[in-house]
Amino acid sequence: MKPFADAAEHTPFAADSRPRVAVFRKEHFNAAHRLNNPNWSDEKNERVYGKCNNYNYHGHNYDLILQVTGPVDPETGYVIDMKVLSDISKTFVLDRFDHKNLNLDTEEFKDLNPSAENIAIVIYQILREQLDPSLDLKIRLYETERNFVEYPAA
Ligand SMILES: Nc1nc2c(c(=O)[nH]1)N=C([C@H](O)[C@H](O)COP(=O)(O)OP(=O)(O)OP(=O)(O)O)CN2
Repeated sequence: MKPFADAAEHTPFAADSRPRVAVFRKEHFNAAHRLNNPNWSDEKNERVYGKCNNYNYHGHNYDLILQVTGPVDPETGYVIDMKVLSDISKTFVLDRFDHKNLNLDTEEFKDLNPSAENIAIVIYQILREQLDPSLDLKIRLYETERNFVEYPAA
Protein backbone atom coordinates (compact mmCIF):
# COMPACT_ATOMS: atom_id res chain seq x y z
CA MET A 1 0.00 0.00 0.00
CA LYS A 2 1.29 3.48 -0.88
CA PRO A 3 -0.49 6.12 1.24
CA PHE A 4 1.60 8.90 -0.26
CA ALA A 5 1.31 7.80 -3.88
CA ASP A 6 -0.90 10.76 -4.77
CA ALA A 7 1.25 13.22 -2.85
CA ALA A 8 4.36 12.10 -4.69
CA GLU A 9 2.82 13.22 -7.95
CA HIS A 10 2.42 16.76 -6.65
CA THR A 11 4.84 19.35 -5.32
CA PRO A 12 5.94 19.02 -1.66
CA PHE A 13 3.49 21.84 -0.93
CA ALA A 14 0.44 19.87 -2.06
CA ALA A 15 -0.48 19.24 1.56
CA ASP A 16 -4.13 18.54 0.76
CA SER A 17 -3.25 15.23 -0.89
CA ARG A 18 -1.63 13.86 2.27
CA PRO A 19 -3.80 11.28 4.07
CA ARG A 20 -5.48 12.60 7.23
CA VAL A 21 -5.50 10.44 10.34
CA ALA A 22 -7.01 10.87 13.81
CA VAL A 23 -4.57 10.30 16.68
CA PHE A 24 -5.89 9.61 20.20
CA ARG A 25 -4.28 10.07 23.58
CA LYS A 26 -6.05 8.98 26.76
CA GLU A 27 -5.33 10.88 29.97
CA HIS A 28 -6.73 10.72 33.46
CA PHE A 29 -7.19 13.13 36.32
CA ASN A 30 -9.05 13.32 39.61
CA ALA A 31 -10.81 16.48 40.68
CA ALA A 32 -13.49 17.68 43.05
CA HIS A 33 -16.34 19.98 42.14
CA ARG A 34 -19.76 21.27 43.01
CA LEU A 35 -22.39 22.40 40.52
CA ASN A 36 -24.08 25.60 41.64
CA ASN A 37 -25.57 28.69 40.03
CA PRO A 38 -25.12 31.64 42.42
CA ASN A 39 -27.99 33.49 40.74
CA TRP A 40 -30.47 30.83 41.79
CA SER A 41 -32.06 30.04 45.15
CA ASP A 42 -30.83 27.06 47.16
CA GLU A 43 -34.07 25.28 46.28
CA LYS A 44 -33.59 25.77 42.54
CA ASN A 45 -29.94 24.69 42.69
CA GLU A 46 -30.97 21.57 44.59
CA ARG A 47 -33.76 20.85 42.10
CA VAL A 48 -31.56 21.30 39.00
CA TYR A 49 -28.27 19.80 40.18
CA GLY A 50 -29.45 17.34 42.84
CA LYS A 51 -26.58 15.65 44.65
CA CYS A 52 -24.05 17.49 42.44
CA ASN A 53 -25.08 20.67 44.31
CA ASN A 54 -24.32 19.20 47.72
CA TYR A 55 -22.24 21.60 49.85
CA ASN A 56 -19.72 18.82 50.34
CA TYR A 57 -17.63 18.92 47.20
CA HIS A 58 -17.43 15.51 45.55
CA GLY A 59 -14.80 14.00 43.31
CA HIS A 60 -14.74 12.37 39.91
CA ASN A 61 -12.16 10.20 38.19
CA TYR A 62 -12.11 11.97 34.85
CA ASP A 63 -10.97 10.16 31.73
CA LEU A 64 -9.89 12.58 29.04
CA ILE A 65 -9.49 11.52 25.42
CA LEU A 66 -7.69 13.92 23.12
CA GLN A 67 -8.30 13.47 19.40
CA VAL A 68 -5.90 15.26 17.07
CA THR A 69 -6.61 14.98 13.36
CA GLY A 70 -4.37 16.10 10.57
CA PRO A 71 -2.21 15.11 7.63
CA VAL A 72 0.43 12.44 8.09
CA ASP A 73 3.89 13.93 7.64
CA PRO A 74 5.53 11.75 4.98
CA GLU A 75 8.94 12.14 6.63
CA THR A 76 8.03 11.22 10.23
CA GLY A 77 4.90 9.17 9.54
CA TYR A 78 3.30 11.20 12.34
CA VAL A 79 0.28 13.51 12.56
CA ILE A 80 1.70 14.60 15.90
CA ASP A 81 4.25 12.90 18.13
CA MET A 82 2.08 11.28 20.85
CA LYS A 83 4.88 11.92 23.34
CA VAL A 84 4.62 15.63 22.55
CA LEU A 85 0.82 15.45 22.90
CA SER A 86 1.26 13.71 26.26
CA ASP A 87 3.75 16.35 27.46
CA ILE A 88 1.44 19.19 26.40
CA SER A 89 -1.56 17.67 28.16
CA LYS A 90 0.46 17.02 31.32
CA THR A 91 1.93 20.54 31.45
CA PHE A 92 -1.19 22.49 30.53
CA VAL A 93 -4.11 20.33 31.74
CA LEU A 94 -3.15 17.65 34.25
CA ASP A 95 -0.78 19.77 36.30
CA ARG A 96 -3.51 22.41 36.41
CA PHE A 97 -6.53 20.29 37.33
CA ASP A 98 -5.37 16.94 38.75
CA HIS A 99 -6.14 16.59 42.49
CA LYS A 100 -7.67 20.07 42.57
CA ASN A 101 -10.98 21.39 43.75
CA LEU A 102 -12.10 22.91 40.45
CA ASN A 103 -14.37 25.50 42.10
CA LEU A 104 -11.88 26.64 44.72
CA ASP A 105 -8.38 25.97 43.36
CA THR A 106 -8.60 26.97 39.69
CA GLU A 107 -9.03 30.37 38.02
CA GLU A 108 -10.96 28.80 35.14
CA PHE A 109 -13.88 27.65 37.31
CA LYS A 110 -14.04 30.41 39.90
CA ASP A 111 -17.01 31.89 38.03
CA LEU A 112 -17.85 29.03 35.68
CA ASN A 113 -19.82 25.96 36.67
CA PRO A 114 -17.49 22.93 36.37
CA SER A 115 -19.98 20.77 34.48
CA ALA A 116 -18.53 18.14 32.16
CA GLU A 117 -19.49 20.39 29.23
CA ASN A 118 -17.64 23.42 30.61
CA ILE A 119 -14.59 21.40 31.64
CA ALA A 120 -14.35 20.00 28.09
CA ILE A 121 -14.63 23.49 26.57
CA VAL A 122 -11.95 24.88 28.91
CA ILE A 123 -9.57 21.99 28.18
CA TYR A 124 -10.17 22.46 24.45
CA GLN A 125 -9.34 26.17 24.66
CA ILE A 126 -6.18 25.50 26.67
CA LEU A 127 -4.89 22.82 24.30
CA ARG A 128 -5.98 24.58 21.12
CA GLU A 129 -3.44 27.32 21.83
CA GLN A 130 -0.65 24.75 22.12
CA LEU A 131 -1.27 22.87 18.89
CA ASP A 132 -0.37 23.66 15.30
CA PRO A 133 -3.39 25.47 13.76
CA SER A 134 -3.41 22.97 10.88
CA LEU A 135 -4.40 20.19 13.32
CA ASP A 136 -8.02 19.61 14.37
CA LEU A 137 -8.69 18.94 18.04
CA LYS A 138 -11.61 17.20 19.71
CA ILE A 139 -12.06 16.54 23.42
CA ARG A 140 -13.98 13.64 24.92
CA LEU A 141 -14.35 13.84 28.67
CA TYR A 142 -15.76 11.03 30.82
CA GLU A 143 -17.07 12.27 34.14
CA THR A 144 -18.26 8.80 35.07
CA GLU A 145 -18.15 5.52 33.17
CA ARG A 146 -21.56 6.33 31.72
CA ASN A 147 -21.56 10.14 31.51
CA PHE A 148 -19.35 11.77 28.91
CA VAL A 149 -19.26 14.79 26.61
CA GLU A 150 -17.51 15.75 23.39
CA TYR A 151 -16.33 19.18 22.25
CA PRO A 152 -16.59 20.42 19.59
CA ALA A 153 -19.78 18.49 18.91
CA ALA A 154 -19.66 16.50 15.67
N1 LIG B 1 -25.29 17.68 31.23
C1 LIG B 1 -24.71 17.32 32.41
N2 LIG B 1 -25.44 16.61 33.29
C2 LIG B 1 -24.87 16.22 34.45
C3 LIG B 1 -23.54 16.55 34.74
C4 LIG B 1 -22.81 17.32 33.80
O1 LIG B 1 -21.62 17.67 34.01
N3 LIG B 1 -23.43 17.67 32.65
N4 LIG B 1 -22.99 16.11 35.90
C5 LIG B 1 -23.63 15.36 36.74
C6 LIG B 1 -22.91 14.79 37.92
O2 LIG B 1 -21.83 15.62 38.31
C7 LIG B 1 -22.37 13.37 37.64
O3 LIG B 1 -21.84 13.23 36.33
C8 LIG B 1 -23.45 12.36 37.83
O4 LIG B 1 -23.00 11.40 38.68
P1 LIG B 1 -23.87 10.10 38.86
O5 LIG B 1 -25.32 10.40 38.84
O6 LIG B 1 -23.32 9.42 40.06
O7 LIG B 1 -23.57 9.32 37.53
P2 LIG B 1 -23.17 7.78 37.34
O8 LIG B 1 -22.91 7.57 35.87
O9 LIG B 1 -22.04 7.44 38.25
O10 LIG B 1 -24.42 6.99 37.83
P3 LIG B 1 -25.78 6.63 37.06
O11 LIG B 1 -26.64 6.09 38.13
O12 LIG B 1 -25.44 5.64 35.99
O13 LIG B 1 -26.30 7.91 36.45
C9 LIG B 1 -25.06 15.05 36.56
N5 LIG B 1 -25.61 15.51 35.33
